[in-house]
Parts: sequence; C-alpha cells; structure tokens
Amino acid sequence: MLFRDLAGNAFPELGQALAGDAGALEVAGLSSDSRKITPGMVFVAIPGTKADGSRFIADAAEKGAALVVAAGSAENVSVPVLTVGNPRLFLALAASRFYGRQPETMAAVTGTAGKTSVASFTRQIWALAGLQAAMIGTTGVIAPGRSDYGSLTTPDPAALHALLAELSDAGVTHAAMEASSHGLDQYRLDGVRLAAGAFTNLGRDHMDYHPTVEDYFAAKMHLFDRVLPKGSPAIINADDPWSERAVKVARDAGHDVLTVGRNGTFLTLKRVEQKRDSQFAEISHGSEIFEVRLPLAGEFQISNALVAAGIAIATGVEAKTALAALESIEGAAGRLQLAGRAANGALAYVDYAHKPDALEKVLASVRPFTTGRVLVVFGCGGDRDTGKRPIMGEIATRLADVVIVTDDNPRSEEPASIRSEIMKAAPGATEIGDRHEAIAFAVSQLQQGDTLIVAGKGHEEGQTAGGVTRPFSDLAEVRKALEGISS
Ligand SMILES: CC(=O)N[C@H]1[C@@H](OP(=O)(O)OP(=O)(O)OC[C@H]2O[C@@H](n3ccc(=O)[nH]c3=O)[C@H](O)[C@@H]2O)O[C@H](CO)[C@@H](O)[C@@H]1O[C@H](C)C(=O)N[C@@H](C)C(=O)N[C@H](CCC(=O)O)C(=O)O
Ligand SMILES: Nc1ncnc2c1ncn2[C@@H]1O[C@H](COP(=O)(O)OP(=O)(O)OP(=O)(O)O)[C@@H](O)[C@H]1O
Ligand SMILES: N[C@H](CCC[C@H](N)C(=O)O)C(=O)O
Ligand SMILES: [Mg+2]
Repeated sequence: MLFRDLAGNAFPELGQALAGDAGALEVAGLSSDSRKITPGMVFVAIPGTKADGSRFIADAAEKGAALVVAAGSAENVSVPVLTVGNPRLFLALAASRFYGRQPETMAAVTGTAGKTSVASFTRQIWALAGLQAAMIGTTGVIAPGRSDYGSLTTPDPAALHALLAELSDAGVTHAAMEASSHGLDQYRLDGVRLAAGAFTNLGRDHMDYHPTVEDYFAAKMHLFDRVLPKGSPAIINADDPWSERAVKVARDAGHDVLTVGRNGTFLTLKRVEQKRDSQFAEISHGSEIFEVRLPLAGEFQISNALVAAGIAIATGVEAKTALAALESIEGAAGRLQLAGRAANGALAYVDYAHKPDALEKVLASVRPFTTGRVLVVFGCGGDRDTGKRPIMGEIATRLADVVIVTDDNPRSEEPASIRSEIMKAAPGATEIGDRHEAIAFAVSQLQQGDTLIVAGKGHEEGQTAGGVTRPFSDLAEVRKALEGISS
C-alpha cells in the first residue's frame, strides 16, 4: 500500500508530504512499537503513558522503518519523519485503512462492569439467530472454530485491525467488542466501523489512570461523542445512576437512543423472580410481553442480557428471536461461574469482581438464594488503584458472613501490605496470603445452604508476583478443593 493511501485525508497537516515522495512510498505495515518494526513498515511514535515513543525512532529506523509519523520533529534520523497532531488517532485510522476488512456489523460496549458479559451474550444471541458471530474482549477472542485467551480488554489498533481482517476473512459478519476507558482514551477504537454502541453502568475503576470520576466518565462517553457514527443505535442501561447523563451525551451526539432495564423504554424489565441458579424475567418490547428464563444467577446478569438483546435487536435480529436466545445463553468465563457444589449442596462460584461495585453486586446477588452463609475470598491487585482496597474490605465485611483476604496479582508490590490495607477495613476477616490455601480453607468451611464466591480473577490463568506469572486458576483450585484433592 502507498503511504498516501494509508494516511487518508483526515490529517491536513500531512498534505504537503503526501503530495511528495513520502506519499508515494510503498509501506509494508505499521506499528507503534519499535520492537515490532520490520523493513518497509511505518513506525508511529506515540507520546505514551510510560515512555515517549519518539525515543525509539532511531531504533525503528535501524530495523528498517520506511517512514516515521510522530508528534514532533526528529533530528539525525535516516528516514523521513512526518508530524501529526494526534499520533494515536493516526495509528487507529491508518491501521483500519491498512487492514481494510472488518465484520460488517460491529458493536462496542462500554461501562465499568458487564462489558465482557454483554459482548459474550451479544455474540451468543447473534449465533443463535444463525449469524457468524465473534466477540473480542478481556477473556479473549471467541469466533466460530476459534477461542483465544485474552490480554487487553481493547487491543491496540494494529493488533485489533489485523484481527478484524482475519475474522472477516473467516466469514464472521457480526462482532461485539469491549470498549475500555483506556481504549477510548487512547483512540484504540477510532478506526472501527461501528453499527451500534452500548453503555452498562459507571462505578469506581482505574483511578490510577483517570484523575477524576468525571474524566473516567468522559473517556467512556467518547464511544458516543467520537467513535460511533452519528445516527447509530446507542443502547443504554437505564437503571444506573449515570444513565441519564449517558443518554444525554448519546442524544447530543445525534444517536438513536434505546434504553433498556426497569426504567428502559426499548426493552422494559417488568418483573424478576430469582431462582437458585437461574431467574425468570418478564420483559416488554413495543406492545408485546415476553417471559424469559435466564439460566444464570445474579440480577446484574438480567441487566447485561437486556443490553445484549438491545444490541442484537438494533442490529437486525427479531425481538422474539433475541429474547428466546437468552434462555440458552451461557455466562462469560469466570463471571459468576458455578465451579461446583460441595457434598452438602453448598455452591461455589468464581467471579471476576475486582472493583468495589462489582464486589457489592455479586455478593448482594447471591444473598436471595443463599439459605446459609455467604463466604468470600478476594484480594486486590498490586500496581493498581490503591484507594479501592479499604472500600472492598468494607463491602466484603458488610455483605458476606465469612471474609478471607488473600493475594490477587500483587505484581511489583509487597503482598502483605496490600492485604493489610484491605484488612484495616475488614474487621473479623481471616488473612491467608497463599491463594491456593485461602481457597482450600474457604471450601473446607462450607456448610449446607452456604454460597462461596472466589472473587477477582475470574477467567485468569495466572498469578503475578515479583515479576513472575505462575499458572493459577481459581476454577481449578475450587474444583480441586471440592474433590478433596490436596496438592
Ligand atoms: C497504561 C496503558 O494503558 N498502557 C497501554 C498503552 O501504552 P502507551 O501507549 O501509553 O505506551 P508506553 O508504554 O508509554 O510507551 C510509549 C510508546 O513507546 C513504544 N515503545 C516502547 C518501548 C520500546 O522499546 N519501543 C517502543 O516503540 C510503545 O510501544 C508505545 O507505543 O498502549 C499500549 C498499546 O495499546 C498498551 O499495550 C499499554 O497497555 C499496558 C500493557 C496495560 O497494562 N494496559 C492496561 C492498563 C489496559 O489498557 N487496560 C484496559 C482496561 C482493562 C479493563 O478494565 O477491562 C484494557 O483495555 O485492557
Ligand atoms: N451489570 C453489572 N453490574 C454490576 N456488576 C457487574 C455487572 N456485570 C458484571 N458485574 C460484575 O463485574 C464482574 C466483571 O464482569 P464483566 O467481565 O462482564 O465486566 P467488564 O466490564 O468486562 O469488566 P473488566 O473491565 O474488568 O473487563 C463480574 O464478574 C461481576 O462481578
Ligand atoms: N483489567 C484489570 C484486571 C484486574 C484483575 C485483577 N485480578 C487484578 O489483577 O487486579 C487490570 O488489569 O487492572
Ligand atoms: Mg471486560
């Protein structure tokens, strides 16, 4: 591809250069990571959160970069360096032009909690409606014949567009993806051609990255005010304290706002009846009323299911088909996933709640069907928002009967000091640093009617401490403990 075709016309500051020799350069690809540059590629130098990409221009040139795009000029470099105002946006739009193909119908979902679940449910509804559907998110990529373990919630633009092209080539026509606040703030989604956008809720998260909650909300809202094409359906959970503001942003941006939930008008939740590990909901759409048995525990899953059904309907699935599909939906990996039952019938779940609102919701949502005690095992990640630690300690103490504080990816921090920050707000909790032992202890305490929640890691397959990631799965540990196997 010629550089002028890669660059497109969204960057008038490149005008002169595109008309000259640089525009006619044949380019072999693009990356914002100098370590991934091979001969003929374009290196986009990004002023990042940790490093300034322009420090690596010489490295990229040495590796054979044909051209460099950066925020400023550079001296003593053997390759042309072109300047753009926003290199992150350039990377996103250029990656989309380079790879070109995307599934025709794409939806992105943002919000503090529920993104992975909504993306997963949307994929399943589309698939049950007979469409070739995929999801991209925290748990990885799932598509017909494909299941890759994930890392970032929203991949960087070059990886994302390479993936979208692969999915499209494999026949995928529908894809649901998560839009994290980092992803939106860093323009990772700007080259994605979206047919619909969705919002679940807003709570405390990523206070290590966003200076204020307002800033965090504003980042989430870029899905509506910047990325989603004007006039598209915006599906919004109407039952969150931030819903009204999200609706306003989406309306002001000229979208077709469709609200769902108890206060929703597109899909209205009339009634919910909690069963032990499923729930029954009455949902109205237009003049019709649908009765749906959702085979998942947790009232928050109804909210996620409604957002997903809203996306599916807004992108062409009949309401009847979308709502019927909810009856055979599976939870996303590690989201209030039933790991097993003790011999006495007590239930043990694995859940990805690693932030206050999620912990609060998950503990509250198992209470209605728990006749005994609620037990929780959890920790807080290292090198992440430290403010959430006492908040989560308080929530666990208030909502669970037995609290066990353990490690959850301490990363570079001292594990004991993370635990002590939680313990300060969790009087009566038991502290067991080793997560394997903490889970075994919790399982050994289970009595008839009890429910255990092992929170924080969900689908994760490792425990990171001191720079090393060791294989670790909450699901496997709970199952081992339930079988009484010690290792
Ligand atoms: C804080 C953060 O979001 N960092 C992400 C961000 O990095 P950055 O652009 O700020 O880059 P940087 O590390 O400052 O480096 C600047 C530039 O120098 C480049 N570089 C660096 C070294 C070198 O030798 N050569 C070189 O060219 C880097 O590639 C980069 O382009 O952009 C990179 C590319 O997209 C991401 O890989 C990186 O994710 C890091 C690994 C990360 O941990 N991110 C997490 C916090 C994250 O993004 N999480 C969200 C939300 C999770 C959720 O709640 O669901 C997600 O979407 O996953
Ligand atoms: N609608 C919701 N409201 C509140 N809590 C929820 C909701 N949906 C899920 N949760 C809780 O949040 C956890 C994470 O859910 P999910 O993975 O679907 O969200 P996410 O937005 O993708 O999170 P992350 O940003 O961590 O990837 C769940 O395990 C559950 O505890
Ligand atoms: N996307 C989140 C996941 C956190 C999961 C939890 N297990 C932890 O390690 O804190 C993050 O990287 O902050
Ligand atoms: Mg997620």
